[in-house]
Amino acid sequence: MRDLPDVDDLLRSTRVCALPMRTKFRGITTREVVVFEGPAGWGEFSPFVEYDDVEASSWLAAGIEAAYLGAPTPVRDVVEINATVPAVPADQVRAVLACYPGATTAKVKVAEPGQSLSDDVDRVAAARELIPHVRIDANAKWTVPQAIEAIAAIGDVQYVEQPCATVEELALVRRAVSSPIAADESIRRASDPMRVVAHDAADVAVLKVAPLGGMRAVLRLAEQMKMPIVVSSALDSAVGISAGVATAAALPTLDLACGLGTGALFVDDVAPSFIPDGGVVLPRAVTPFEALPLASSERAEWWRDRLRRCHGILATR
Ligand SMILES: O=C(O)CCC(=O)C1=CC=C[C@@H](O)[C@@H]1C(=O)O
Ligand SMILES: [Mg+2]
Repeated sequence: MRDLPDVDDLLRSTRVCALPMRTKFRGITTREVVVFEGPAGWGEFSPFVEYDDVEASSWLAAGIEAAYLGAPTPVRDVVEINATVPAVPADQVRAVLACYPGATTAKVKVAEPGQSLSDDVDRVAAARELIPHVRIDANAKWTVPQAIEAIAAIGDVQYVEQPCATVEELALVRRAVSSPIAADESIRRASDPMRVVAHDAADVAVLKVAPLGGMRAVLRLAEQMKMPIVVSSALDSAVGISAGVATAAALPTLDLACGLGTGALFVDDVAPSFIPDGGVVLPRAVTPFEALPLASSERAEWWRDRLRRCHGILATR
């Protein structure tokens, strides 16, 4: 990677934080994140703990870009966000939506392991009664026949995010249902995100700054993909969300609400969370609090080692 800062430079300001969450999301109730400071501000390194070092190193590249280069030039002052509804019981949907004041779009998680299709139908129906636009996210958990059955049972939605695991399956589902299909994992975890375009597998691209290697990488990919973009969080702290909001604010065209309101899922954050007001958040730089919810010294050492290894990978790129 060009202009890679020295690893000791990164480690000098590194803080390893453990952020408690309001509800279980992605199977976790505490989100660990690393933040560090560079000449342009703060950056985040928070790849999910199960990711290997090669995948995690893109997240480090994104944090370094934020801290050493800063945000791209914005073309808009506000970014509309969607409410993110975890796989909660239907009677809790109202309380979740209340955490996203003014949001007119909700993304509802479906296909949660251990739950049934009727749980999904009920949760989505509850959201539909309360908010104008509803999209769903299956996180690649359905087979093609399951996706077709579930989408028919759930009814029309704004889009279905990542119904199945592969690009080929997304393309099959897309041809079989009337709701639009969005690709997330097929872009952020793929060796070639453009396969989604080549296979005509999606109507919408969900792009996440940290897994895709940074704000400018997302802007370049958005330009190549030539389809509507949704910038979404990677369950980042306020530092990572700041990079997501800056990216969304710099996109030449943005017609859909972005998944950048996930600060509402945290009890504690490293800086004031991006909580929507009137359904939008404003681009801003973020400086972490003096007193941070620090992780244990064991976990801090684990993260510092991981950062060192990922830095080593970036040094070879
Ligand atoms: O898009 C949103 O509304 C919020 C972000 C979000 O849903 C996710 C963030 C990070 C990891 C994922 O499991 C999840 C997603 O799949 O989109
Ligand atoms: Mg998703």
